[in-house]
Amino acid sequence: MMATKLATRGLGKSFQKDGKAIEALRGLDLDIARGEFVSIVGASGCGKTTFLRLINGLIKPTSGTVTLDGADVSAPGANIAFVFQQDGLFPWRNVLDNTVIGPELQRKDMNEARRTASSFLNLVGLRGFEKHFPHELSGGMKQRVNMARALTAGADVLLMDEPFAALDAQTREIMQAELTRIWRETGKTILFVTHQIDEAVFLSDRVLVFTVRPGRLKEEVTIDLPRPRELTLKRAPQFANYVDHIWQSIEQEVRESIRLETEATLAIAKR
Ligand SMILES: Nc1ncnc2c1ncn2[C@@H]1O[C@H](COP(=O)(O)OP(=O)(O)OP(=O)(O)O)[C@@H](O)[C@H]1O
Repeated sequence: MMATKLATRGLGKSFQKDGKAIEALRGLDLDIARGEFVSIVGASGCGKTTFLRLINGLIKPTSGTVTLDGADVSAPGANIAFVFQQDGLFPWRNVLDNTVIGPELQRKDMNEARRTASSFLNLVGLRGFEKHFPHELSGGMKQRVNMARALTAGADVLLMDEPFAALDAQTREIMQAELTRIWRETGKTILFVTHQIDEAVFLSDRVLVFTVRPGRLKEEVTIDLPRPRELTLKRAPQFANYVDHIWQSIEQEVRESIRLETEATLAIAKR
């Protein structure tokens, strides 16, 4: 049994909007092991992003708890880092200066931080690009910088919110393979939100399927496929079985979410 890195108990979140409460998440009891790769899938609006924001303490739960290594998470800290879609870089800073932002904010020794950043830039495949600016990089390269930045910040948990959504299909596949390599080499714990089921299956040890709002855990699927994984794995029958199974699990949820959205749009149109 692997040690628990992150745990949630009875985790719930409601937002106030126009005087009404919107319940985004309800009663999540989850244990994430140290070094585990876990993906979260579910219909649009089921609370995936809210879940990640609760995990790193950006927002406070309405009910329940989040613990990291057994201690309550109450505010963002250096040991949990977000990796967003590609536009998270400062355009006026070169790659190296974008990568060292974490230690800079923590007022760490900057010579050491630059050395750490260089080694992580090397790890993500960007050796020689330290002095380049974001506008000189492709979408995939920007995402590599985002990953190097999270690693340089010293995080041992990475929260990735649809990080590859803005990339073209081929670059996205390459980045999936790269991420499995980086994860293997660093041993980080990763929570990864995606709409693409094959991406979740390819990357993960476990896929969590959320219900429509309020998001609850509908099903968790352990992905028992061998590692290290190559992209050719996507053509294996067992891979397709996992994708089919997860799609069936969320299909009902997606249909329900579309119905709710349509109802809400019609209600606004009738006002
Ligand atoms: N700050 C907020 N104020 C009010 N409502 C919010 C707020 N943040 C999220 N919500 C609502 O909570 C629900 C869950 O949102 P969230 O962004 O977590 O979903 P998601 O699963 O990440 O969606 P998507 O897949 O479309 O990115 C949605 O109905 C959303 O409108």
